[in-house]
Amino acid sequence: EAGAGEETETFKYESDISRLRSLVIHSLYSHKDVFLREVISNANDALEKLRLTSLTDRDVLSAGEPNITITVDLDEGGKTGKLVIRDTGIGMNKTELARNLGTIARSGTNEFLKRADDAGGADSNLIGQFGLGFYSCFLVSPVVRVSSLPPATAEHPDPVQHTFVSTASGDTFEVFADPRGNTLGRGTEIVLDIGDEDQQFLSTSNLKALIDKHSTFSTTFPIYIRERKAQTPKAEVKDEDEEFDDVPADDEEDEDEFTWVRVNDQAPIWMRDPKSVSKEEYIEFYKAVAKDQTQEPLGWTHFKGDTQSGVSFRSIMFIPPVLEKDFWSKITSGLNNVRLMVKRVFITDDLGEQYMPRWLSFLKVTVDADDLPLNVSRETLQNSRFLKQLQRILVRKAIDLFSKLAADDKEKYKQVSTLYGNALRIGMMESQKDKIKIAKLLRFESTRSPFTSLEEYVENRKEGQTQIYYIAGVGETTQALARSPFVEKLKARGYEILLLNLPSDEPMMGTLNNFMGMQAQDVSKKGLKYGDEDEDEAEKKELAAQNIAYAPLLKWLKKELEGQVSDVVLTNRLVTSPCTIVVDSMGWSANMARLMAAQAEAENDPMFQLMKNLPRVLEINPKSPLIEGLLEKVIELPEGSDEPTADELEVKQTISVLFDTTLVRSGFDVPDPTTYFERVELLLRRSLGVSSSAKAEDKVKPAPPTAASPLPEDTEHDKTDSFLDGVTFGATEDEEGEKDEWLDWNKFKASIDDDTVHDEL
Ligand SMILES: Nc1ncnc2c1ncn2[C@@H]1O[C@H](COP(=O)(O)OP(=O)(O)OP(=O)(O)O)[C@@H](O)[C@H]1O
Repeated sequence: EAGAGEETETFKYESDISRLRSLVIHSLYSHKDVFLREVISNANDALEKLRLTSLTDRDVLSAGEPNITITVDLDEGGKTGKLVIRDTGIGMNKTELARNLGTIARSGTNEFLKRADDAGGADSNLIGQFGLGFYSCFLVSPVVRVSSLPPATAEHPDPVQHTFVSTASGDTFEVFADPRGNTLGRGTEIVLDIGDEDQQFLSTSNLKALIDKHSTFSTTFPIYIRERKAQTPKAEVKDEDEEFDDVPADDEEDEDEFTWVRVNDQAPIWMRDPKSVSKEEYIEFYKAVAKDQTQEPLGWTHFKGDTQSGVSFRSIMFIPPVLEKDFWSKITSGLNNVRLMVKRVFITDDLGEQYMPRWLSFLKVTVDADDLPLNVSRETLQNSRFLKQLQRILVRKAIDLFSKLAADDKEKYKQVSTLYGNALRIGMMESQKDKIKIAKLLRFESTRSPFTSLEEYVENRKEGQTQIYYIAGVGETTQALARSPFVEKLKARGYEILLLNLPSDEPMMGTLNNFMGMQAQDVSKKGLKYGDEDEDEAEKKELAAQNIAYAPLLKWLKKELEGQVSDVVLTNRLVTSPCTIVVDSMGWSANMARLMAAQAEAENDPMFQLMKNLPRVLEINPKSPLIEGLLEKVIELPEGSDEPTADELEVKQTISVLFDTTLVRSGFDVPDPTTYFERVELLLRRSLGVSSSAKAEDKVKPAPPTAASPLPEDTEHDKTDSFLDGVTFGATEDEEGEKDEWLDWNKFKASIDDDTVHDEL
């Protein structure tokens, strides 16, 4: 690298950087103190990088203890001065200074600018989410100087200290070889000019309080602050001297008056006894690990444990209050939410793809293990028994944490359910071992309660009831589900029905074949039992009698609907509806068929075709006046005539409309909506006494001739296009760019292949 003789190089900021700086400066004006947190967090990162490098190259550590130091140098008058934050971390060479501090390297920044533009400005909330690090220095200093020196390595044995200088408003910055030479030994120094309006950042006691509040958790490296020693007689003499303008010029003499005080001298929070840690401390710690100052966690657990392989560890686990943006799409690439430390030293937050099972990958976990060798490579680590055993323990602790929250704080748990309900459902499907435990964590709306659990359902079951009744309809309101013909009799009889409208609900329920001795039953499918059928001899006899009486209608319907349903039967599951369509217990409900059809590759899948075409049965309600009327009409029809009579045609039309309407009401698609509507229109005409052949007046104004001139430029168009940019709902995407919810067909199919559903098949 070039040395002292080298010229100052002036760089132009990327235009977005200028925007970013001014946005940060303007929107954080009342939260100036964030700069300290950001600078310390960067220093910590630099020290961690150094430590990682030192695992393969011990020499990089030669220039002294890894630490962070803070120095205040007051100007004459004591109201203004310089605040210097120094770390002995990995440092930056000239190129890195220019690149890291002068360009947008972070993917989040563009997104941030876009969101800030959309919102008409950034608020501290938004900034909290993105953490706009280094630029916050300009909040307190009109000029920022960063000097940096990377450690000497075999490759670069003689690094040169460089300095970056920028003003808050200019659109250029300079980088040059530091004229002072290599003063740092190693690392980075940030010098801020603090004006008298920001005096509080020159007071060491105030700085200590700020670090205490925001940064004690962000770093385990020691932070020292330089403090003036308690006043000694010598110092008093000095003060007198100052009256004669004898400002000490000699640094060494000056240093005598000061001492370094460690700021973060408390043991890190996870090493402490949970009883000694306050709620506020946990919340502050969460903010530090989540790098988000604006939100509080929904819950946490703090525990210590030993793995079977004999490694003891301590851990704190948090449930975040928000689901990370893109959570469901990021989930496959790993979220770096488990921070592993060994004896207080950060090792890695990359434990490999899906270290935590994906349904728990949102948890923010800190683990500090006691006896792992410090220099384990990531590969060895990932295969270690410790990590495998630890994973099992973390999953168990997470389930305990959810259970405890559910028991202790219902309101909080409602938030958890809303936010993580889908994740828990996936967990239940994917985890054989913890299936029942996770099932107990799920909450549902039911016809009895807006927020209930399966355990409560079981408690409230009726005598003889062995099935957990549910109806599923993705995206439908629970009110609509509660009005479905499938639930009317159960509801009328006083049974509780779960009303499910999440995409994961139906596949999840499909795997629940034994919950505390009860079995989940889709009320739109065959197989529903009340449990008191045996007692109801009278009802059975009545149905047998009705079967004889209704035989002509059943025969007619079977012939008429051949190919569309596999059977037509009388039912007692309905109260007021005339009929309904039911699928076999192993077939898909209308809800599931819709979900599956939304999977791009489903149509070509033989499994899909098989499931989709499983028999549907039309069930008719003998007590419905409409069905009674239909029976009478059918009986009155003359038998065996070749040409269908007008009456016969009318019955055929009525049946056709009734059937299609039932399809719709039962949640299926009508195969030919146009014909369906034509038939409905015929019926309407008849009821109004309008001729069935009368035509609408069909004079139509023709379109004008083909346009000759081109269209004006359409500037609005781009905007609407960009509306969907960055919006992702999940992993799959079909050709039109429509994104489906995350339900993964292959996964689901695999789940069908396993024992649970096979039982039924
Ligand atoms: N003290 C430092 N030592 C070494 N490199 C640093 C230091 N401070 C900043 N950098 C470099 O400058 C880059 C930009 O810093 P900045 O604080 O703006 O963003 P960040 O730390 O990457 O992101 P965020 O603040 O959102 O976590 C850092 O990624 C790092 O490479």
